[in-house]
Amino acid sequence: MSEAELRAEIAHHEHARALMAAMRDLTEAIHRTYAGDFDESGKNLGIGDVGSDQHFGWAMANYTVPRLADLTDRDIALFFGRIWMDDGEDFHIGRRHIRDERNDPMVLDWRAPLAEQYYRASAHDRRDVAKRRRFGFQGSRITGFEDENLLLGEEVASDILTAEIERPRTGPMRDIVATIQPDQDELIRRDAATNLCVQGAPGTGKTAVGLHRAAWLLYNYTGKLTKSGVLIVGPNEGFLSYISGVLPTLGETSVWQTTVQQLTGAHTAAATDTHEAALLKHDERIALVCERAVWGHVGTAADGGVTPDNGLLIADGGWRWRLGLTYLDEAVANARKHTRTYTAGRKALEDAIVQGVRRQAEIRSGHSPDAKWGTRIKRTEAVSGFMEAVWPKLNTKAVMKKLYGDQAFRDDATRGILSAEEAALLAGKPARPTAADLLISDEIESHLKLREPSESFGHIVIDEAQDLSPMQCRVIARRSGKGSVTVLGDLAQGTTPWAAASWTDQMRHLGKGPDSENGPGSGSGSPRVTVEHTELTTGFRVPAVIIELANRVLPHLNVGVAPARSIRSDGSLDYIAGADVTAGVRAAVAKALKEEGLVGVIAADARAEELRPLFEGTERVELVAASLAKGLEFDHVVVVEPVEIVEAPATGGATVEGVGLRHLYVALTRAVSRLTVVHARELPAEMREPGA
Ligand SMILES: Nc1ncnc2c1ncn2[C@@H]1O[C@H](COP(=O)(O)OP(=O)(O)OP(=O)(O)O)[C@@H](O)[C@H]1O
Repeated sequence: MSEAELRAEIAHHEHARALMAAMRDLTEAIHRTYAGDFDESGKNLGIGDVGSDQHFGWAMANYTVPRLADLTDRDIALFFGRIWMDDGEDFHIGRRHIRDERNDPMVLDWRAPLAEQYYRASAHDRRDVAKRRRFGFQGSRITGFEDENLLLGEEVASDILTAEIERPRTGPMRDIVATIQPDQDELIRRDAATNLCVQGAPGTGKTAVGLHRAAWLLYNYTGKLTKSGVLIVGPNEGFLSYISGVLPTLGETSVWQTTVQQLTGAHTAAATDTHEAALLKHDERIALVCERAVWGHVGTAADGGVTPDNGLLIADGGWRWRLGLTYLDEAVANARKHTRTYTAGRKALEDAIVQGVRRQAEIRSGHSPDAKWGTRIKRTEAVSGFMEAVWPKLNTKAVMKKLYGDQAFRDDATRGILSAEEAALLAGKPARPTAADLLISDEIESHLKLREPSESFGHIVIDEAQDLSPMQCRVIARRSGKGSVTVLGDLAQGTTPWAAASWTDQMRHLGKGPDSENGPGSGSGSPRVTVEHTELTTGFRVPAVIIELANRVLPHLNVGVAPARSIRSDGSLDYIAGADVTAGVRAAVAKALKEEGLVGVIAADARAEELRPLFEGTERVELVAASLAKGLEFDHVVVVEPVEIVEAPATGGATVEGVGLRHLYVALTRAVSRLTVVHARELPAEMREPGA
């Protein structure tokens, strides 16, 4: 690396920063001039209440506010790489497009098609790239670079990549745009229609891939996806706050990040289920029960008192109309066949009745009665009585109340689907719903009416998807519709009582199975959904010496997934054994604090509570219950009494076969650099070296 070249690169960076500052000044000036007319309190947003200036101001604010956020100088280098092409052109690759005074690109956005070459080119497959340069930076300062002359067949083991992977973690998750690896890039840049399912060992970058894919999709499918929206679904609020900064640093502030509990309002549920009731309510058979609980209300014309002899007699002023049993039965059958929801079906049946009467009226009077007449016919005693008996009006609350409170109704809805003992677990008062009750009411609601298009997303990224129950998957599927999904997870880290055993099943629950159609309204003959399944095994977080320990546990988890291979040869693993666990933990933390970065102490849930006061107020130390450690990472991890983690009951106090060992596997794979295992009791057999 020559000093002159480095100075030139620093000057290029300063120039780019100055141009970005100018772009920001210009946007600010536009904002002050026009958007100032719009009352930012939002009071003036109602269409019709505002003058044209305010409308224009509102439109401008919609443009300038996100753009100003995007142009914020974030104390991070604006580019991180450069490529020279065979045809002599060269490009700096960075976080956003920046053009110079002549409108030529100074920095190319990492999401632009050309940037793909930066990430994927290799000496074996150059993709027209002659040379690649990676920059080292500290904050917004370019500190150096390393070159790879691909024309000469050079393949450099990148110190910059190594430093980035090994850097101490000081807080929430950061983006990886500067060091995205080729196999990650391939997943990030799959087209918007592709449904991806990524099984990946711990630390293989699944979360990073999901977040960068969301940003890439929004950039490359702006029109379509800005309108329909991109949603990230994570396992819990702690995880969401851990990842919350990544998309904004990538310039995306419009992505909604949520948990499946928040989607149904279950995060505020006050009541709790017994373990058995929760298991049942998350089971996919409950979807069939919900379907029957709603559609079972639909009867036959005979249920409406119609006989072959009398038909349905409708009094209309001086007229008397009669609809026959066959016509009405056919109308009921057609309404069921051609409508997607119960409410739409009810309307279709009412309309068919009016249509039947209208035809008779037209024949008799020679002209067609108006819409008001139609409404009157619907309101006649005969028609409304018939409708109430054959296709009664329903709402979600009423169906829930009957399913939970009316044993005869529940028996009908569950017969042949649940055993009598299982059905009895549903008995209760849905007025104080548990989290699982809200899954059921969401399912019931879906039979009653279609979701608003605004509640559906163009793309959904689902992280830690192995932990979702079939009923939770269905909640997400209903918000996906015709959209595509990126599903990320690790079957070996499944710790809920309903964790997935197979990705094919999980994709089916998510509405992307081999028999799923391409969402509502796709019609028959539309292409079937396809899913690309892939597996990541290169670990970026956990050093080899630690992953080797976790990989001893893996075969005992009874999931057929490939173990992680770490690209890191640094890191350390040690053990503190002794009768006093608390003293061992203190010693381990004191030693860990001598190094840079965060320290995570992970213990069985009860033990974590006991240890919490020890480190209250201690900076850089976090105490984490083993059941909540998923998705997180720390420079130094102290795993406390592994055997307790294995034995600990799952949520709700119930023992779920094998869950403790999976919690241990998760705990052992949270360390970025160092792991200390503190124990008084013997280590679990699964952790010991084979043959030891
Ligand atoms: N290409 C990369 N360059 C630098 N760091 C990376 C890269 N890929 C992943 N990482 C880092 O590795 C760590 C693990 O990544 P991530 O959390 O996305 O993995 P994961 O597969 O979701 O893990 P887990 O299943 O354990 O939750 C993170 O700190 C992430 O920033």
